[in-house]
Parts: sequence; structure tokens; C-alpha cells
Amino acid sequence: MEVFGPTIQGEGMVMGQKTMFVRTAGCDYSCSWCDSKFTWDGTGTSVSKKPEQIIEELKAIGGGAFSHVTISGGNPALHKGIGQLVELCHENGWKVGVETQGSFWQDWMREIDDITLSPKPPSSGMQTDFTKLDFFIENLAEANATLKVVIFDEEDFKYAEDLHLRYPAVPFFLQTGNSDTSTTDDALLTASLLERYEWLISLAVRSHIMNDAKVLPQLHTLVWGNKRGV
Ligand SMILES: C[S@@+](CC[C@H](N)C(=O)[O-])C[C@H]1O[C@@H](n2cnc3c(N)ncnc32)[C@H](O)[C@@H]1O
Ligand SMILES: Nc1nc2[nH]cc(C(=O)O)c2c(=O)[nH]1
Ligand code: SF4
Ligand SMILES: [Mg+2]
Repeated sequence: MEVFGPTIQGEGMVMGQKTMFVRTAGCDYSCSWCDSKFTWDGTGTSVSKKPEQIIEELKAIGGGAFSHVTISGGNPALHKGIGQLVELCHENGWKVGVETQGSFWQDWMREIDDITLSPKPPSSGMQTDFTKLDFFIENLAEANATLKVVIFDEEDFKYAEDLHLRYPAVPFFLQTGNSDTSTTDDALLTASLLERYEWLISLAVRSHIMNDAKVLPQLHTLVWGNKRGV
């Protein structure tokens, strides 16, 4: 659906890493607060591309000023060709990150340099299939995988605590939720995101379960608001 960058990874385990983004179309979920609804609600346009074409676009748009590619979506796991894309990125000497919710497994996930599994808390309106998630965690035990949960309310935080207890060996990230993904008032958005971040920190510091969790904002929304392609 889009190739953009170089920018910085604004979320999770490699936050701050300079990276290109490849965003795939389509999602098996429909989270109420999804900040990338255009990938699945029919408002965006997507073109079917071969992995080699995406590599050429990465080179043309990135201009050689990058060494890391993040594949996000939508759910990148819905596309079989991604395995080949990952292989080609590695052949070019680039590291590869992936963002997925952990609902569809693909064998190429074992080859990913940093993989973020982001199961969805109750506020999203989605239900986690724990049989599937158990499979992901088992199969990524040797990989550089983390869990990241976006938090909007106390019920979400409880979900995150239960998840962290279920998979104690997996590095755990809590992320501020953006509740207004369409505003162009950056000053107002930044103020409300920082307020939500402070609230999330206050929950995490009180929790005996989150002693080794990392609490992070979405860095790119603090810098660029809801702008697309950054
Ligand atoms: C757009 S999703 C695409 C990848 C995959 N479908 C997933 O959800 O993990 C990328 C990341 O953005 C997060 N995200 C989506 N909407 C958000 C929002 N309104 N506020 C904060 N994070 C959000 C998701 O939880 C996920 O970690
Ligand atoms: N800078 C930046 N960082 C991101 N981290 C995850 C993103 C995503 O939409 O998956 C994203 C994004 O869209 N931009
Ligand atoms: S799983 Fe990810 S892309 Fe799909 S609807 Fe939820 S946040 Fe959006
Ligand atoms: Mg995003």
C-alpha cells in the first residue's frame, strides 16, 4: 500500500531506529481505534507488487540512506510474498522488523530481526485467540520478539498484566493509545498524548506485575501528529 522513509521507528523495541516502512494492505482485525484504517476500510488504494518491485522502490525512495526496513500494515502476515521480500532485504544487507497482531503465522517470521507482536486489548473490540498466540510465542522463542500492548483504559491495563504473566520471558512494552487519529491540531494532540503517557506511567509504576515492562509513547505522533507516511 505504501513505501516510505527513511524515518525513525516510533514504537516499541527498536524505537528511534532509522528505518524504511513497507505497509501492506488488508487486515483480519478491525480495531475500533486503528490508526491505519485506510489499509482495510476501503478508503485507501493498494497495488499488487512483486517483492523485487518493492526492493526497487525502497532503493529509489530511501536513496541508500537506510539499513533497516519495517514491514507493517494492516497485517503483513496475510501476504505470502513477504518471505521473499525479507530474503531480498537481507541479501541487500538490511535488517527487517515486523509489526503484527499475532493472529496469522508465517514461517518467515523466524527470520525477522525484530518482531513486535501486538495483541489487542478489550477497548479495540477484538478478541485474542490465545491458542494462536501461544503458537507464536513458542515458535518465536529463539527470535528477537517482543509483546507490545496499546492501552486506552484500566481494563486494557489489566489485559496487559494478564498477558505479561502468561508470557513472562518475552520483553514487554506498554504503549500510549492515540484516541484522535484524524485531528490536524498537533498542539492539542501532543498535549493529550503526553497526558495519556503520564497516566500510563502512573499505572505501570503502581503495578507489581509491570516491574520490568517498558512504558513508551508513540514517538512519531508526538513529532508529526497524524501525518501519514512518516
Ligand atoms: C497499524 S498496526 C499494523 C500492524 C498490526 N496490524 C498490529 O496491529 O500489530 C501498527 C501498530 O500500531 C498500533 N496502533 C494502532 N492504532 C493505534 C492507536 N490509535 N494508538 C496507538 N497505537 C496504535 C498497533 O497496536 C500496532 O502495534
Ligand atoms: N515512524 C513510524 N513508526 C511506526 N511504528 C509503527 C508504525 C506503524 O504504523 O506500524 C509506524 C509508523 O507509521 N511510523
Ligand atoms: S490489527 Fe493492526 S492494522 Fe489491523 S485493525 Fe488492529 S491496529 Fe489496525
Ligand atoms: Mg502507525
